[in-house]
Order: sequence, then C-alpha cells, then structure tokens
Amino acid sequence: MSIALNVITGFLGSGKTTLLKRLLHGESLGDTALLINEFGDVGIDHLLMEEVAPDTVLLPSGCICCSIRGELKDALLGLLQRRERGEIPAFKRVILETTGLADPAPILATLNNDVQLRGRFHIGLVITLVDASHAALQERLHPEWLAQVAAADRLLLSKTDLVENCDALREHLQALNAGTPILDTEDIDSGEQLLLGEGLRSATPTAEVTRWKLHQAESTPSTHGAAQVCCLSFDQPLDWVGFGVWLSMLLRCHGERILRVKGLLNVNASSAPIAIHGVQHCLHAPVHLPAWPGTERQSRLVFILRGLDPELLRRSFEVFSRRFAA
Ligand SMILES: Nc1nc2c(ncn2[C@@H]2O[C@H](COP(=O)(O)OP(=O)(O)OP(=O)(O)O)[C@@H](O)[C@H]2O)c(=O)[nH]1
Repeated sequence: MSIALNVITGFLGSGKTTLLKRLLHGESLGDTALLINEFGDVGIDHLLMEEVAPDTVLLPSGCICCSIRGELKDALLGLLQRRERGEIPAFKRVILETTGLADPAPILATLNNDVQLRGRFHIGLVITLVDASHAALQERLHPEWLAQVAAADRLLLSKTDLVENCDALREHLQALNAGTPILDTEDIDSGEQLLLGEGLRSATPTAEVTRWKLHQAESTPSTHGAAQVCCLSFDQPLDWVGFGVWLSMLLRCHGERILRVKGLLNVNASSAPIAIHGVQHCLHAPVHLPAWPGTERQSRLVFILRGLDPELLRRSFEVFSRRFAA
C-alpha cells in the first residue's frame, strides 16, 4: 500500500523542530518515519533508544527518525529497504521536515514524477508553520514564505506568545489560502492533531474537501500582498479529458506562477465529483469522492497566483469550457 509523505515546512526559525521535538516526547507519532534535514538540530539524543542503522534511530514512541544526507528519493527508498529487511518497524506514514528556505513544490514534484517512488509513496499533507512575530517581514522579503503558505493544507501559527494580537495575520492567511485550517502550534499536542484527518488520500477525503470551503470562495479575484486569488466556476458538467488537457497545459506554461490550485469538478455524467489539487507544476493524483459534499453541483476551482493576471486565467477557462462542456 502506498505510504503518505507529509511535509512540514515553514520559514527559517519558525519553530518546526521545536514542535516536532515536543511531539516526539509523546506516543502519538508511533507508526511514523520522520525524515529530518539536519539531524543534529532536533536534539533528540536524550530520547534516543536504539540506533538501528547509520543515521536512523528508533524513538520510545516507535517513531523512526532518519537524517537526510543525500537525496529525498534515496532516503525514502532506503527506509523501505530497511523495513523489508526487518531493521526498522513497519511505519504507515512519513513526515519530512524541510529546511526553512525550501519551496515545497520541488519536493512534491520528486514524489509525483519519480517512477520508483510513485505507487510506493503519495503526497499527504503540507503543513506550514508561520512565525507570527516575523510573518509580515518574511512575506515582504522572502518569496519562499508565500510559496509555503500557498502550498499548505494546514497552517500552524507559532510564536503567538510574542505577539499581542494575531487576528489580522489569521485573516490574511485565510484570505490567501482560503479554507485551510489555521491552528496554533501551542495547541498541538499529538500527531493526530498535527495531521488532522490526514488529507485527501485518507479514508475520509470528503472531510478534507469540505475543509476547503470552496462554496464560500469569492468569484471576483482579490489581491493579498504579492498574491492574487482567483475562483472559477462552471455550472454544466465538464469533459474530464478536455479539462485535464487544459489544466496540464496551464500548469506546464505557467506552473511557477500558479502557487496553488484546489477544485471540485462535476465531470461527465458522474454522480459524484472529482477533487483535484496541486502546487505549481505539480498536480496531485485526482481523487474520486464517494458523493458530493453538499447540495451544489457546480465545478469550482480556486487558484493562488503570483504574477499571473487572473483575467487571463478566466478567459482561458471560458474558451476551454465552451469547447469542452460534456
Ligand atoms: N517564543 C517562542 N519561541 C519559539 C516558539 N517556537 C519556537 N521558538 C523558538 O524559536 C527558535 C527557532 O525554533 P526552531 O524550532 O529551531 O525553528 P525551525 O523552524 O526548526 O528552524 P530552522 O530549522 O532553522 O528553519 C528557537 O529558539 C525556539 O525555541 C514559540 O512558539 N514561541
């Protein structure tokens, strides 16, 4: 069975290691393999029970902790090999902590595009930490900040203790990446809270799509800092193949300017919708939902753009939808 790779990202010093370290004390990250870029940073030595292979330790919680010295691909395949040889316990998910300057898109693309990884691993959740005390500055100075926020399936606010009021920041994040749950790191005490339902490829994909709140998305484009948020909708059923061609071409031509897309599609004569989402050039595998989450049957897409005119996107979709309505 394919294993979910969940990515924890967030700008330098946003508190990723602090959060993981706290969670590693508990039991809730059992069944998890944790991949960390800089092993020493985590300071888990005092938690260390057993060294099971070079760069890999088994923690009291049952979590396997592994440093990445080489490529992500090698680390993931290495975990599988060690598991097969019985050197480490079976794990049902992987959590990867990225470096603070990482744009999550290439990591997700590695998983999607590599033939050896595809089928063995799939993209789970992208969890982005936002340092409440430095968010405004980081957003202004570092393009990675916006890429990380746009890619997020969960947003976690850290350092709220250093800020008097986070309401404006929460509002800004909600406007940028609508529907994404925003939690405070200090309220996260377990792996279950961190992963909150485990995303679109979990046993409850409809719950995840309901979190997207697509029905509430505004149809007029809006600007938030360097990002434009654009919502497209279509009443008639869409032709799935035609739509796939349109979206693939769009991402191929403008992927680096499409920081995120999420959508629920009414396709052909199907009685249930297809959920899609992607980050830049990387489109995750579409998921057929068992039923519509509500009474609406409209296809809806939300894009977070940077440097791409929402009007161009709208016109392109209109041309497509006239040609490819099922
Ligand atoms: N006041 C306060 N400090 C925090 C909080 N979370 C983390 N810190 C501090 O922020 C600093 C950076 O935290 P890390 O957990 O190392 O951050 P990181 O995201 O792992 O950092 P990089 O790996 O360098 O990107 C440390 O000194 C932490 O103690 C928080 O919620 N409140």
